[in-house]
Amino acid sequence: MSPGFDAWLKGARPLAMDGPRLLVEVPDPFTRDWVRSRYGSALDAILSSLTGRPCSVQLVTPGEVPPAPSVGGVPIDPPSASRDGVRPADEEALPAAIGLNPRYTFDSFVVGNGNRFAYSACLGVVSNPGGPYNPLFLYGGVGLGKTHLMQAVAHELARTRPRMKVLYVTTEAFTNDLVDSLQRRSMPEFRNRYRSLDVLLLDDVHFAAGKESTQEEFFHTFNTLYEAGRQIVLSSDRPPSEIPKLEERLRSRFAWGLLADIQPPDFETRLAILRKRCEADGLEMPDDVLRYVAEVIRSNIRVLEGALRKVATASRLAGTPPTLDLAIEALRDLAESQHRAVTIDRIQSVVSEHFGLTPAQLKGKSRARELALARQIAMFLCRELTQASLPHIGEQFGGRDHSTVLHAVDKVQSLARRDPAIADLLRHLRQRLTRP
Ligand SMILES: Nc1ncnc2c1ncn2[C@@H]1O[C@H](COP(=O)(O)OP(=O)(O)OP(=O)(O)O)[C@@H](O)[C@H]1O
Repeated sequence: MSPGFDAWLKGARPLAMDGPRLLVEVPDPFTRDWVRSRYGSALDAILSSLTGRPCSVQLVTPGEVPPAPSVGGVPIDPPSASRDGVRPADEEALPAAIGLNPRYTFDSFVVGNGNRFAYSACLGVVSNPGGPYNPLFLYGGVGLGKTHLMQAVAHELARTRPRMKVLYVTTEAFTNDLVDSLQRRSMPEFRNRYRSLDVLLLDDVHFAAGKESTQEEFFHTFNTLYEAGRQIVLSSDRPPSEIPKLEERLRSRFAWGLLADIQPPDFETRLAILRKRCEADGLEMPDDVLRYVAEVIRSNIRVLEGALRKVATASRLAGTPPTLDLAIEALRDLAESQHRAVTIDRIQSVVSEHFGLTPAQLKGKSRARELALARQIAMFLCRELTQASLPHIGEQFGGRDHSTVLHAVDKVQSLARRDPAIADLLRHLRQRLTRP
């Protein structure tokens, strides 16, 4: 283990062994999340090898009530005493899957232009499960909050409708459970587990692409639940029409209810997310540092949060308060890689190719409608995906004024909100530009 490991665990205090879990207290939420993300699996592995059975380390902060051990994505309640009131589908063991993250609630979710529609759709599901938004299909780029929203639905239903059988599960865990059940010849139990739910939240359905038995089994699960008026929530990194190797019958069913996309957050939303994280983790960060982080990381909230942690860690290790200079230094590599990843030239070439134009036309004077739209979309993507300033972007588009770029950004943003075709086009172009 690295010296960092010792430093982070210096203030840790074992509290109790609770079945297969060792409860360990750490000083604050920031340390808890950092240690959990960095060393969680290593700690579990060490504990398991010491005890000779599968065990896990549960990190808690002073006064925090440790969550009930979870399997299959829902807290398991003892048969008689329900903690959250959510029960697994039956008393059978559910598949080993990720548990609900206690942090993924509606309260901790920052609503902005890019995710407002998806957020409202999720609230709609909570207030009327099995209602008009069935199935609800959430889609959007990596790290934009799909899992967070789905788990927020599960948490909220657990709180408000404790008798409902709610299950959040990733498509990978569903597939593993299926394979396992086939091998153990326990398909009736498997089917009962999923088909008796009130609400099934299935994350990352694009994972089912090309997996025939997963699709077959899910098709029947879907039909049973849907016909019984049970709620299904699905998520994917793309809309159903773009998931490759997906059976037509599933593709069409996925689009029966409501499709809600999540767009990358704008600057204000990124800043609000950072402020909220600081508040939750008890971090003190000056405003110029937060603004800098929000400016550097533009299109993936997981990376945005990682950048914040990086600055906090750098300041902690240096023993100095987090200043703008420290943040610039700590994020130098990240800023460079973001900067390198997408250039104005590349955006111009991808967008012009998409519209059947040349980059010279994008930079030219013509105001023909199609051309103007392509130009505005290119400017919007330059603003979103590069660090370039408005005047610099204007400069690169035939010497236009910064206010022209600002107008383009606002216009494309509002078009994307009103017109799903534009939102889809942006997503498609973003994916082309940011895919490694
Ligand atoms: N609007 C938001 N407000 C606060 N935190 C957010 C928001 N959106 C995302 N996050 C945070 O960003 C991180 C990534 O979110 P999440 O895992 O839900 O993304 P995802 O879209 O499911 O990603 P993937 O495509 O990798 O599955 C999480 O820590 C989540 O809490």
